[in-house]
Amino acid sequence: MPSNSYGVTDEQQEIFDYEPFGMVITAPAGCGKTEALAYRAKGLLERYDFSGNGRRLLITSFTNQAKDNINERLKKYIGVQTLRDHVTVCNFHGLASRIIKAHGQLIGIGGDWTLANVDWVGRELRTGGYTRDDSKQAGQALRDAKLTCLTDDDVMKQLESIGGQAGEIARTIEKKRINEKMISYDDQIRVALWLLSDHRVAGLYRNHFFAALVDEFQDLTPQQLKFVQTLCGKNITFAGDTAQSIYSFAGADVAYVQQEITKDSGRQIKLLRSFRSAPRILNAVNSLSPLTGSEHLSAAFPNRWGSGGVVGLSSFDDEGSEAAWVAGMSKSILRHCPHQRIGIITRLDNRAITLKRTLTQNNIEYTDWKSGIFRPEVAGVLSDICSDIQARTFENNLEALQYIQQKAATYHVGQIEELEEGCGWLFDQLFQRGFDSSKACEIKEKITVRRGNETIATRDGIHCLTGHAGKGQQFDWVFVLGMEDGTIPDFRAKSFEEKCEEARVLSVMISRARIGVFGTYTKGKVDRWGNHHVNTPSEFFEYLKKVPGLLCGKDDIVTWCRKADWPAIALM
Ligand SMILES: Nc1ncnc2c1ncn2[C@@H]1O[C@H](COP(=O)(O)OP(=O)(O)OP(=O)(O)O)[C@@H](O)[C@H]1O
Repeated sequence: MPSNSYGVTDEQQEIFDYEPFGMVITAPAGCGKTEALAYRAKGLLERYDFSGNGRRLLITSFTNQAKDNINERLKKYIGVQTLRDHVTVCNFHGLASRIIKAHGQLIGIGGDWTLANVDWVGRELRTGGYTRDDSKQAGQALRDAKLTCLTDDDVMKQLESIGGQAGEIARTIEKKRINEKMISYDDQIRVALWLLSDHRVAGLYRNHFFAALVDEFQDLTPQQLKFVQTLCGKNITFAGDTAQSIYSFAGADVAYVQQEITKDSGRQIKLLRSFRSAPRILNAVNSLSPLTGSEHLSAAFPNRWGSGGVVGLSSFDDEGSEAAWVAGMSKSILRHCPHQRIGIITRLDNRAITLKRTLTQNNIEYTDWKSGIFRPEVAGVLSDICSDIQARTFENNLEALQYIQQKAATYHVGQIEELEEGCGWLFDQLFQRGFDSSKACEIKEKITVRRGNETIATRDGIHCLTGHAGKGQQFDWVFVLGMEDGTIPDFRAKSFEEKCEEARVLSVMISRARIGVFGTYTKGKVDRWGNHHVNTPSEFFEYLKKVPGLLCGKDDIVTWCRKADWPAIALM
């Protein structure tokens, strides 16, 4: 049973009880998919006869934050010991990199190859001096080839069919990668699948995992789907929501994936009532459904939210006054409700620069999801490496990366996957600073250490993140910053389908909130050359304006806050 006062729903119980391993769970935001997956894990583990066979349940996630999220729930249902003994929670790249390390020799990938959790191709494109268009096309060509081919030869053959400068650039980068013996982030799943095409390797993993649970199926690329199906066949429970598909730019293909998984699954279950959000927030999410395609959401317990939660929109002259207001409001909410969580969410990281500066200047503590947030032991290793780097110079990117990885390998930490990702993060930070080792101190300051047993999913206070990083997460309050045309929808979204994906990003941001959402936009901005630009509010305002009870303007929002029953809100 979920450890909440409401108990499990009939649908969640059915998900727990369903004995065959394959099933599909669909539900809009906050309706308890992830909770149901964790509960199903308990059911599967209780029924499975391990009898010393050492087999495990595989649970995949996309990010570390999502991993924390599912881990927290699993601990609640099955306890830490069973989690450790019988479950592997892992992101796709982490799993792929384990397979490559264990079996890479079979295709000539030995210990002298560098396996990097970094976007090698992106970096080569940015530093190669290519035009923006050529670089964009070459990046796309490489991405397409690596999402569809298996072997290096096939990748090269596909690139050879691409004419012009873009084809030339793509081939140069791919040849360089092979010469430098590099398996970069975007090669990992392809190479793992290449290895798994050997039936001996595939057999080992099929024997190791008896079933899998896959959350957020709408974000899978066909390649990721093939990967998990190769590992677990039809023994997979998928959970997801097509109205939250926001990764098509990275190759996710929701229509294909949905068709494939429903074809094979024995049972499909839909959840339709939100446990997470107050009715007013659900009204805001529903208002976007003509664009997102979401089913109508209603609150599972409409009476538990006092006056029904709050949704407000407000404009500001510029980013400075917007940031000052959001910082003040956040501080005031936390004064009333010190243990609640506030997510300040932007479409892209750079829209939060002024806000983060304002929080820092006012000594308001916040967790920056762009910084590295690591368990103490991993943070310690990365800090040591930063101190060490300060006294070094690197000939090239590869040397810096290899140095970081070799240094990290001399430490014995339990969280190997987190340390590997930490090395990738450190390399990225150095890259952004042009490999200037004298800036290592600055990087060290960006390493955030987790307090005690907390994870990003449980940490109180203010969090700054993007809509994409916020996937699957939950906050008591959400500020959606920068609701201007060009910011959300992003200026690159031109077609109707691209605009719909932007609306889904906005819907994901809003639906992270439990109690209140405040959207802000600025009337103007000054660019880095000092020119003043007039902003227009996001075109999605047309939909949000229809939300019943919407508060318009900061005066209305402040009045609401003055009258609110904060002692009751603090207990929600
Ligand atoms: N039966 C239930 N009773 C009460 N609360 C529940 C129940 N099931 C789930 N919840 C709570 O509802 C919230 C949302 O659940 P969950 O995160 O599983 O939804 P989700 O469908 O995965 O959302 P999203 O798609 O936005 O990630 C969580 O706080 C969870 O603990």
